[in-house]
Amino acid sequence: MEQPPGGRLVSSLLLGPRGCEVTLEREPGLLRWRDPQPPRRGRSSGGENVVPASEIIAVEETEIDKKQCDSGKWQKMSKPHAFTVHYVKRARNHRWRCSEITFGCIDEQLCNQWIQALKELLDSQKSRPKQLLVYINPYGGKRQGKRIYEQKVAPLFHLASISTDVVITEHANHAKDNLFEVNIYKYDGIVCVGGDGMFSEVMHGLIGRIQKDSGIDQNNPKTPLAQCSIRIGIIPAGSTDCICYATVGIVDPETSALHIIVGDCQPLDVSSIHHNNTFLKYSVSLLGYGFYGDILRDSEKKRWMGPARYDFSGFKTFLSHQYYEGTVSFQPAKGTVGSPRDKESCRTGCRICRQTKQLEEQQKNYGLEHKEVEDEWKVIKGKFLAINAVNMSCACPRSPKGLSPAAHLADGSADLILVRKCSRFNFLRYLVRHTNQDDQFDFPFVDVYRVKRFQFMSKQLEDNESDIKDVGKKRFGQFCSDHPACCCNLANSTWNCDGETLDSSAVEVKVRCQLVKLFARGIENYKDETAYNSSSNELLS
Ligand SMILES: CCCCCCCCCCCCC/C=C/[C@@H](O)[C@H](CO)NC(=O)CCCCCCCCCCCCCCC
Ligand SMILES: Nc1ncnc2c1ncn2[C@@H]1O[C@H](COP(=O)(O)OP(=O)(O)OP(=O)(O)O)[C@@H](O)[C@H]1O
Ligand SMILES: [Ca+2]
Repeated sequence: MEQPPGGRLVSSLLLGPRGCEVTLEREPGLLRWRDPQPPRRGRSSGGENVVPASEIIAVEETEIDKKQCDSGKWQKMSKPHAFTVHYVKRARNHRWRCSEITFGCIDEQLCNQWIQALKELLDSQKSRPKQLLVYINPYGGKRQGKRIYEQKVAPLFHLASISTDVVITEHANHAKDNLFEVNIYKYDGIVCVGGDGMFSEVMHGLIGRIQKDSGIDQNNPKTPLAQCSIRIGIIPAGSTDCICYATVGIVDPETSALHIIVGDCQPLDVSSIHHNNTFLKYSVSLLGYGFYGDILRDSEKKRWMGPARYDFSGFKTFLSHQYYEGTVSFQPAKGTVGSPRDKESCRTGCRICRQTKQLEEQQKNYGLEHKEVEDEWKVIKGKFLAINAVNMSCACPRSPKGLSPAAHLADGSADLILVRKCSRFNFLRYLVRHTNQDDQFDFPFVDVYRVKRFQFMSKQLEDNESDIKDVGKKRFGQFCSDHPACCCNLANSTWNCDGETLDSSAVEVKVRCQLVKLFARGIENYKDETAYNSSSNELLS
């Protein structure tokens, strides 16, 4: 064994029946070994494995069974000692798996030295959570939340020595209310097991609690909000799971559990939604009026169908082809670097998110953060099939590129997509493009803007407000106010806010840059998407 002052530990250890050189570099923290392969003609030597310390899950002493002892170099040892390293291994499509490797040592002292060195390295990983508060929605998605947590997640948390307090929710808003009562500050993170709705509930609880403790009134739309440093982890067990998919790249409970264990951190923009100086809700994924609002309203009655309710209600809503009249006003996002028509999407360590945040901080330093109040508003009146505001791509298994493929997780802006009244056939063409490589914004009836703030008011409400004194007109609220006897469509839709319905159709929305943080890192860029390098976990920096 060699241990120079630089902090490198190099030993010849046993891997299966063969010897292999194993290196631990304390700085920058890398475990390396080369696969020993039986010397066969025409075969090159085994590949090198490199595991960064940040991706080691646990290390433990291992009992060697009799069968192993009787083979290869183990036979030469009087009393074999071994240790096992559990680490993250990347598989296809952004999937992470917990892999393990067992190294045999010539004596107990060497074995202990390796275990101690690896444990010290693990202890130096300061961003890892030690204590988590877990909320499980047993009724989300296919009602598998409890089983998924117990079978796939809890064993990994145990392996990583993470202690947990687990709450199985008994009713809607249980988690949200609970977050106002417990001592949240003793936890390094809050985990929700469920879908987007469950995440939304936990996020509302956490943001609300932090504002309450900071003395901030959420009803005031102008007040800056206090950021939440306690991270949220999502174990996907819902119907759409778009927040998980768009921040990790796959809906897979084991992958998400590993992102929590390694202590990943992905900031996330949150939109606050107000009406008449009353706080309504926060949104992180889709805030949709018209098509997605109607799908949600119809699908809520069919929760018993599970995730299939969205396809059923989607088909029904598509056939109804309802359009809505109203006015959308918005402030284009000036300070951001990207555009919704970019070809490049938001990935781990995204340059655009980073630069935009830097810009925002510079503005704060110059006292210019309120300058946006003076920025121009663009006003669009029209008949819309759908008005969608997304803070992230909204990629999900149904649509792997999402509603706005180039939207950013943490750039302080949202993409506002306006789908005007068009034929059923054209609307279908638009929808189908969410599932293939074609550009869904390349239609004359679709407009997309990157915005910091926007407002919407339905024509019905506008008419009611302007004719507030005309009691007669108010009674015909559901119909065209100009021609009460005609069949002009003035019905209201509802807003779909991350899978929950909003009570008001008129909204004022403001994006809050990086208000919350997730245990995620955004979607990773493999060097080669199809042939990722599984042995050395290679990624694009
Ligand atoms: C022909 C195929 C077209 C497929 C078009 C697929 C577009 C899918 C886009 C999904 C975007 C999801 C955005 C995320 C929203 C979440 O915050 C929210 C809470 O989980 N989920 C939903 O509201 C749940 C929303 C669920 C939406 C399902 C939409 C299904 C549309 C089906 C239209 C069928 C037309 C067929 C005509 C022959
Ligand atoms: N014990 C419970 N009983 C009934 N409803 C609950 C319970 N716990 C949580 N909820 C509510 O269930 C709603 C939906 O849950 P969840 O998001 O987990 O599943 P989903 O709607 O099937 O998935 P998605 O949101 O991804 O479409 C949440 O808004 C949450 O408030
Ligand atoms: Ca954003």
